Amino acid sequence: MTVNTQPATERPDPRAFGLPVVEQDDIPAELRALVGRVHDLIGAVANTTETDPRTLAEAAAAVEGVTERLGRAPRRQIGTMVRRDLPGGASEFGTISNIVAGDTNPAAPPLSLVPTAEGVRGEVTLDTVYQGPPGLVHGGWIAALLDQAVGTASSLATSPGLTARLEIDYRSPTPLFNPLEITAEVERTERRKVYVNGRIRVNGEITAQARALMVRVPFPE
Ligand SMILES: CCCCCCCCCCCC(=O)SCCNC(=O)CCNC(=O)[C@H](O)C(C)(C)COP(=O)(O)OP(=O)(O)OC[C@H]1O[C@@H](n2cnc3c(N)ncnc32)[C@H](O)[C@@H]1OP(=O)(O)O
Repeated sequence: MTVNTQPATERPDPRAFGLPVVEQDDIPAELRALVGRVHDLIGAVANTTETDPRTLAEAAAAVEGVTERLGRAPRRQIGTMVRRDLPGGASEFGTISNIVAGDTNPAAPPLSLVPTAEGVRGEVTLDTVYQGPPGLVHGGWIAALLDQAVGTASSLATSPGLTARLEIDYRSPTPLFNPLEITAEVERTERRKVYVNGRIRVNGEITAQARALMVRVPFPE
């Protein structure tokens, strides 16, 4: 069984599905800054020990005001994609508000994955926003990070698909506030099925690993 690697030039364009595409370089720096500040806000709210009712009420009103102001502009179309340039001249498409890796999602860590000779690799450090057990990354988020990694590895090596099956082995606790190294690579393909492996390492030790089946989406001719 072989991996059917498609050159970047033959990759399907989401516009064929009626999905709008934003160039990554066209995302305003000010929007990126706003996403970062709201990301920080999520952490501040999740962890504040402030109890003064007036301070809390003022903060809520300020956030509500900003939300109302931003809400005056039309919302992005659901499914809006972003095109990113990859090292080596290739490019990839991702959902712009993807919860794991979206450029404009303040709730995303975000995880940035780059192609390697084997598959993909990324590094991310998670804070208490992603906490499950005390001091540890939530198991669902471990699965989410690995889902993103296996999906991206599959997409780049073949073509975009959906996760049909995802099996996670949680081998040891994955700590917060430590760099997580996330890697994934395609093992083999069978028709539309792409079998992918991934893992998270902390200080070189595997804390979680994934076996996934991605099913490639059939694209219009
Ligand atoms: C531009 C966009 C960018 C997209 C950018 C991508 C980045 C993604 C990163 C995040 C990934 C996600 O979160 S994805 C979101 C979570 N996943 C989902 O919502 C998927 C929900 N499931 C589905 O929609 C469907 O079940 C599919 C698409 C997976 C498969 O349906 P289908 O297309 O009708 O295909 P189907 O004929 O059933 O199956 C094809 C082959 O796969 C096998 N198969 C199917 N499911 C399974 C299974 N669970 N376990 C074993 N084998 C299975 C079948 O036996 C068959 O094998 P054979 O007969 O060939 O032997």
